[in-house]
Amino acid sequence: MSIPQPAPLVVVMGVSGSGKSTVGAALAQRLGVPFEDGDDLHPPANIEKMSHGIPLDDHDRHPWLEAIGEWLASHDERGGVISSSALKRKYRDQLRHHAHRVQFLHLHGSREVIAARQATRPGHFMPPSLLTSQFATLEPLAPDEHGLVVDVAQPVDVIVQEYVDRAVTSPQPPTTEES
Ligand SMILES: Nc1ncnc2c1ncn2[C@@H]1O[C@H](COP(=O)(O)OP(=O)(O)OP(=O)(O)O)[C@@H](O)[C@H]1O
Ligand SMILES: O=C(O)[C@H](O)[C@@H](O)[C@H](O)[C@H](O)CO
Repeated sequence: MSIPQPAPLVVVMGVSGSGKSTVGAALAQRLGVPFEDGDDLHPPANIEKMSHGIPLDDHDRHPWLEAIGEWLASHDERGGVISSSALKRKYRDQLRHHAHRVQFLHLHGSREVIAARQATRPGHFMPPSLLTSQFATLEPLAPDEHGLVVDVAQPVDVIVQEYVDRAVTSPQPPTTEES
């Protein structure tokens, strides 16, 4: 008899425009757990700053990551999916501090693919000009981090299925099928 696994607790991470909100919502629906868009937890000053084309710094992101960490902690038992760029290792460490079993789903894509997607959603507060700093800040999952990497250049339902096929709910190092 298999041991019951807790409901998944997932942070969908990646640069702006990688599909975190879209994939996160679809993944949560597939897993039957709540979804939260991490962008809704930013302090207003952060949205204001990004809207003016100024990248956030560590100081700006700290309270936002605390809010995301608190959401994760409050969903530790029943599971959930939340979107958060979580670009640096130390940001992910901050989130793990709140919920050590959290797993990361890194939506990985080329600058070309992601810039093209950003261009299709005019009106979003995040200007495409910030994509360069997003990629410059991004630190991929390290071998000891619990999570996996998927290629965003495929349909949303394929990305969700790939998570379902490859994810394990107990801590494992990240895996990738990238060449
Ligand atoms: N796999 C996909 N295939 C095609 N289009 C996609 C895919 N994933 C997301 N998109 C589209 O790309 C755009 C960016 O996606 P989304 O807003 O979910 O990204 P995001 O990472 O949440 O962005 P941000 O963090 O800047 O809010 C949207 O217009 C969305 O519909
Ligand atoms: O860490 C950051 O720089 C921010 O969280 C951004 O990534 C945005 O929140 C988001 O992606 C909206 O476009």
